[in-house]
Amino acid sequence: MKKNVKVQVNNLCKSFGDLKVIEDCSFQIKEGEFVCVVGPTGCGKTTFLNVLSNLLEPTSGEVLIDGEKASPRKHNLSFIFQEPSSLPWLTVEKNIAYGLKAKNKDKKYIQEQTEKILDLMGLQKYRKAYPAELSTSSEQKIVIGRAFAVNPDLLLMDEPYGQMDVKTRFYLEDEVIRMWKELQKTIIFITHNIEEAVYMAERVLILSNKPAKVKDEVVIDLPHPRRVDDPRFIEIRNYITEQIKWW
Ligand SMILES: Nc1ncnc2c1ncn2[C@@H]1O[C@H](COP(=O)(O)OP(=O)(O)OP(=O)(O)O)[C@@H](O)[C@H]1O
Repeated sequence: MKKNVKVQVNNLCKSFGDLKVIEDCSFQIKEGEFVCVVGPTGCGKTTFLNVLSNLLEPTSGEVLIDGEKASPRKHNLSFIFQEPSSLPWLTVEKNIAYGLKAKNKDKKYIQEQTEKILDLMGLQKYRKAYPAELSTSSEQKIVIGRAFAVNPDLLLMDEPYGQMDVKTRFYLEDEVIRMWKELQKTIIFITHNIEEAVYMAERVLILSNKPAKVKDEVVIDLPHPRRVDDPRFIEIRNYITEQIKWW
């Protein structure tokens, strides 16, 4: 079945004064697609996300979500950042419900959605606990659950697992993939870790050094769960590395 275009980016440019950070980026993301964007440190990834979500106005060009100019007021955007972002003063269940309450959803919907996410994330047994009482990976699961709970048009992830040890990183990546498959949300995941991008995404956009342009895109035609020692995985990872080894 042909999927609708969810995000359409046309000739996007962003400068701060004379500093060009993003130059003429154009691409499409389909509804329910999982796209990783890889780019070097300081190339403008955060600016890229901020312009995509229209937290920053583009200098020129446009970002459309479902055919309309992207806007945090109109569209339901969820973010997961590198910094720990569970709310330490709220229990697990209240963390999950937080975004729904902020969006003034009705009580019954909030309850149903919170239960569904607690079940999906395997967090029922911790529902009355506070984030500080949990392990790092369980705490991160709260953040993933909260991001999916609001039923986002677009989930934007900015290097969320860059600082994690390898085991925790793979575990959380698998959790994100599982939730994405279950709830079929559209995800843009930014990382400088090529292995992470090839492990997770259906498609990888490769940004150039600043000013960031989309230098290439690679479709990852491997089923999940992926094996990092699969010859095709290694071939794709090596290809992307070749594109960017001058970083
Ligand atoms: N509000 C701003 N005003 C002026 N310059 C800015 C502003 N925001 C970002 N920049 C500049 O834009 C460039 C890209 O910054 P940005 O934070 O988007 O990069 P990044 O790829 O996210 O960095 P990192 O990999 O370190 O997270 C940097 O040179 C930064 O100094």
